[in-house]
Amino acid sequence: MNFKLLENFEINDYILLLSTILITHVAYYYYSYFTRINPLPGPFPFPFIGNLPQIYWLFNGDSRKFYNYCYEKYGDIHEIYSTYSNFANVRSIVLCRSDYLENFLSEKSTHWMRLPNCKGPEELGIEGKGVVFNTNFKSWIRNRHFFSQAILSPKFANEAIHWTNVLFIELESYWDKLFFKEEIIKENKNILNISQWFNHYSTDLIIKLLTGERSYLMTTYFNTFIDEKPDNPSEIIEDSVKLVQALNKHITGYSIFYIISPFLRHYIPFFKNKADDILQNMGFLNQVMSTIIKRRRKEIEDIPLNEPLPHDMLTSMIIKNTFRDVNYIEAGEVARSMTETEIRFSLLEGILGGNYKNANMFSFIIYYILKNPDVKKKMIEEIDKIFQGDKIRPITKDDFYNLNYCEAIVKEVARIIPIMRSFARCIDKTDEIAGYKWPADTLFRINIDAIHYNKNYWEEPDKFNPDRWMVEGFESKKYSFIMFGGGLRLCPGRKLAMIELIFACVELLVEIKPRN
Ligand code: HEM
Repeated sequence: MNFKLLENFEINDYILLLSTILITHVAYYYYSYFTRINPLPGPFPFPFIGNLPQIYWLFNGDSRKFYNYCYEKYGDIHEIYSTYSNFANVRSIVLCRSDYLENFLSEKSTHWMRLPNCKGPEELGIEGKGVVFNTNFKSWIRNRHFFSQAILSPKFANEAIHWTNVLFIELESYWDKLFFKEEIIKENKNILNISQWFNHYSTDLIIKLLTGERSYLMTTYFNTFIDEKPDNPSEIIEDSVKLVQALNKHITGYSIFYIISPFLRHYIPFFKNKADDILQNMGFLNQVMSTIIKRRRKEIEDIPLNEPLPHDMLTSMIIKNTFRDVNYIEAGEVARSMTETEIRFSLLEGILGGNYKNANMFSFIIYYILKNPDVKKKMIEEIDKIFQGDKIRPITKDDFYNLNYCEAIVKEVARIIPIMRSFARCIDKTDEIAGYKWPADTLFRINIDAIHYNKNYWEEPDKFNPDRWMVEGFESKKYSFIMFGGGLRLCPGRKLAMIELIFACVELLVEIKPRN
C-alpha cells in the first residue's frame, strides 16, 4: 500500500476519510440487514453493537428481561443481534416453541455445533479441546463420549451418593459448632447464608467427585467465623481457595474471548489487560489440573492390580482403554487412551459446568419450599415416610428413586426459573427450521424461559405447582421441559445434578426443618 499519499493529508482529509469508511460500513451493514434472508421481527439492530443498546438502556443489562420482552413483542420466532468476536455482531434466530426444536433435540438430530468458529477460543488455547466450546466434531465426540461414560456410570452415581452424604455431615458439623458458639451468636454472625454455604458445599463436592481430591471451601468459610486454628493443613486450604478463585475468574472473564473483537483485545489497553489476565489465569488452571493428573497417575501405579480403584472421573479417564480398565480390548488407535490435555479440559469443564448451576438452583429450591408451606409439608411427609424418623442413616440409591415429590419440586423450580435461560445451536449445513430454509452457519438460540411458560404446554404456567409432576402418567409435552437442553449436546451432568439437588433438599429438611 502507498502510505506516501497519507503523508500529504491534513486533519480535514483524515476526518473525511474516516467518515467515508464509517458511512460505507454503516450503509453496507444496513444494506445487508434489509436484504437478509428470511427477515423476521425483532428489535432494530445497530452497527458494531447489535441490540446492546436495548439490553442496557431499556433493561439495565438484564438479558432475561430483554429476552422475555422480545418474546412477548415479536412472538415465537424472532431475531436479535449480539456482538460476537470476529463478526462484530451476529444475527441469532430465537426459537420459543417446542415444535420448532425437532431438528435440534430429536434423537436423529445431527446438529451438534453450539457456536460458530471464531478467533477467541484459539487465543485462549481451548479451540478443538474439551466438550463445552469445542467446534471440532471429531475431537468433541471423542471427549463427549469419555465424559459421559465416566460421569453417567452406576459406579460414579454411587460415589456421588456417598460423598453427598459425607460432605453434608461435614456441613452440619460446621453449623452445629457455629450455632452453639456464644460469642458468634452475640455478634449475630451465626445467621446462615444458605446460598454461600451451599456454594462451598457444591464446589467441594464436584471437585471431590471429578478429581478425587478434597478441596476445603466449607472449612475456609467456617474459619471466617472463628478464631480457632483449622484442623486441615493451611497450605491445602489455601490451594483450594486459590483454585476456586481462579475458576470464578475464568467463569466471569472468558467471554471477552467470544464477544470482544480481536482488534480491541490486542490493541486497546482496557480490553488487552483483561484478556491478558484471563490468559494468565488459564495458565494457572492448566498447571493445577496437570499437577492433579500427575499425582493421580502415580497413585494408580502404586495401587496393586488386584485392588479396586476409586470411581472419580479422573481415575476413570486415566485408566480408560488401558489394561486397568475392566472393559479393555486392545484395538489400536480407535480405542486409544485419553491424553493429558483431553483429561485436563474434561475436568475443568466438568467443574466449571457443574458448580455454580447447582448452587444457584439450590437457593431457588429453598426459596420456593419456604414460600409454599403446603409444598414443604408434603415434602416432609414424603421424607418421614421413607426415613421413618431415622435421622442418622445415610441416604441411599433406593431413596433417590423413591423421593418422587422431592424430584417434582426440583423439576418445578427448574421449570419456573431455569438456571440456563437459553442455549445455542449453529447449523453447519442448510436446513429447514420453523418453516424457513436456513443457510449453513445460521445461529439459533432456544429460549428456555419462553418454552417453560408457554400456555399451550403448561396449565397455569406462572403457578409454582410441583403436583403437576405427580399426576399418574404425566409426561411433559415433547421438548417443553428442557432444563438440561437436548439432542446431541444434552447436559451430561444431569444425573449428578439431580442426585445432588434432591439429596441436599432432603438433608436440609430432615436435619434442620427450616422455619419460614
Ligand atoms: C442444575 C444443574 C444443571 C443444569 C440446569 C445444566 C444445564 C445444562 C444445559 C442447558 C446445557 C446445554 C445443553 C444443550 O446445549 O443442549 C448443559 C451442558 C453441559 N453441562 Fe450441564 N447443567 C447442570 C449441571 C451440570 C453438572 C453437574 C455438570 C458436570 C459435572 C454439567 C456439565 C455440562 C457439560 C460438560 C455440558 C456441555 C455438553 C456438550 O457441550 O456436549 N452440567 N448443561
